[in-house]
Amino acid sequence: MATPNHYHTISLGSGEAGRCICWTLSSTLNVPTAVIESTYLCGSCPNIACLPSKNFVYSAEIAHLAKKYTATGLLKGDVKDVNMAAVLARKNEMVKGLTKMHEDIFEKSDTELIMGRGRLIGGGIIEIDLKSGGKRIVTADNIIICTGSRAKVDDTPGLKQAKPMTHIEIMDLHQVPEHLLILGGGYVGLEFAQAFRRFGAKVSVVERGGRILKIEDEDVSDALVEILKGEGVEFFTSFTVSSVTGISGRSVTLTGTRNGTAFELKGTHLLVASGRLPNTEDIGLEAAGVELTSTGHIAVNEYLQTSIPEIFAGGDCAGSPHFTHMGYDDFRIVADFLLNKKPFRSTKSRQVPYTLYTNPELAHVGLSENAARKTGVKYRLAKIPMANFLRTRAMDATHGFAKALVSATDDTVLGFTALGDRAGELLPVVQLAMSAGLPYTSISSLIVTHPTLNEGLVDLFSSVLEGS
Ligand SMILES: Cc1cc2nc3c(=O)[nH]c(=O)nc-3n(C[C@H](O)[C@H](O)[C@H](O)COP(=O)(O)OP(=O)(O)OC[C@H]3O[C@@H](n4cnc5c(N)ncnc54)[C@H](O)[C@@H]3O)c2cc1C
Ligand SMILES: NC(=O)c1ccc[n+]([C@@H]2O[C@H](COP(=O)([O-])OP(=O)(O)OC[C@H]3O[C@@H](n4cnc5c(N)ncnc54)[C@H](O)[C@@H]3O)[C@@H](O)[C@H]2O)c1
Repeated sequence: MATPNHYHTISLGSGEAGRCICWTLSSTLNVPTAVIESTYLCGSCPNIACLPSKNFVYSAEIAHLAKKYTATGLLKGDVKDVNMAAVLARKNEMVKGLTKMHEDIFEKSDTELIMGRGRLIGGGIIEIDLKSGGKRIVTADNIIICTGSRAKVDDTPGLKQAKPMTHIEIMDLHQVPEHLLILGGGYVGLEFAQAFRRFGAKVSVVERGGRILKIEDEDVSDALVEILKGEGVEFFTSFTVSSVTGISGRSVTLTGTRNGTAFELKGTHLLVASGRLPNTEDIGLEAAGVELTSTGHIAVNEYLQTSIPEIFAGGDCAGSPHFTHMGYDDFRIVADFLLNKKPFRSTKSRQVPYTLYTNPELAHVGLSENAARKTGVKYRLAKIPMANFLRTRAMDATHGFAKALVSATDDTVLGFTALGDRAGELLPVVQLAMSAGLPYTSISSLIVTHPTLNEGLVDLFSSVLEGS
């Protein structure tokens, strides 16, 4: 059968939202859909971002625990250096498995996968430079742009010439760097900082802001920084880098000012982890009449419709919070809209939970104390050490704390943050109470199995002062 050139829906990019929309529409409406992908089957998350980085984080945890318990005498013998070849092999094996899983899904679905770089040329038409060579033209009633984002390497003199690593190259390093410099103390920077420190590198995090993770409350970011410092990660905040010399992998020097004083930092390797740029250039947005925001993201309404109603955008390129689970929610929003499932889901007032996968993890949902103060929301605070989550005592993982903000005017939960071992696993219970508008007592009165980590939530919410 000849390949159809017209589709009900096409996703430009195989990111989370786009591919899930195509799979869903094909299976529910029995309509032809296609996904165009230039490079990574099913996007960044399984290939070069979330899952491989968490695989690294876990390898680093194994190394850390082995060293820790050899030192205490629990393990006998000598733990030698980390074998990076084995770390890479474990990660690559997982990525291979995920690729196979996604290939199988495409195989079983009625969604066509077209490998090549696509470009809108207007009127619902996409031109594709096929990976296999040659061009192909396809058309669609609906298009979803899901092209993601890439690491930002800014124009600091010498930075690009230093050939710094991004999250992609660092996860292919065959040796532990002697001294890893990390530009940016955000999510990517902190997860890799701890992992590479645990692999045995000297690690220095350079942050231009006055503190690490500035959107977090000070008690949270300060506690995390102290834990990471305790493992030997160095932090240089308020560091404005004005130039970079050398080449990453050999020797590299960052020069600039720190609190107004000239400052220089030398290392052997450089990782840039200073934010993301949306992949919205060279995809024909102008030709298609799709407008951008001032930050270069695709401008969308609450149903993720662009300035052209039949063209949608989801995930990082549309400026959704840069998390895979938000991309997944973008899928549900567009799918409901296209399937006319009312009331339509939308991006308005949606929860944005997140977990930073340092060890301990930092998990958060809803209002922080800073945000509550800024917006004048009155709250009651409950805060307990992670040591009160008794399971942490069995795992020598008592560091950190959990806190919850409960409305001062009713008993609803406004926000939750935990800096603790496996803290991300605590989020859904609190999220459910929040999204259902349940009082905090719906959590404190639960019977929770002992000693799970979630049991600690009973203790946390029991410590909320009663009444308004
Ligand atoms: C190191 C790292 C770790 C992360 N860890 C987490 C985590 O633990 N949890 C979490 O929730 N989030 C995490 N994130 C964020 C998360 O990876 C992103 O928010 C998410 O992958 C974005 O998904 P997306 O669908 O928008 O784009 P992507 O997954 O990037 O998909 C876009 C796809 O479009 C393709 N493409 C681009 N242009 C074209 C074109 N013209 N034609 C055809 N194809 C094209 C790209 O090749 C890509 O495959 C992490 C990010 C990084 C960098
Ligand atoms: N666990 C997770 O869910 C996870 C993990 C990794 C990434 N992500 C997502 O990916 C996004 C991007 O991560 P990221 O770490 O690249 O960005 P980020 O926005 O989280 O952090 C970037 C940091 O770099 C600093 N910075 C920027 N330019 C600088 C410069 N020239 N010199 C020094 N510091 C500089 C910023 O002040 C900021 O603190 C995150 O915001 C997050 O949404 C999520």
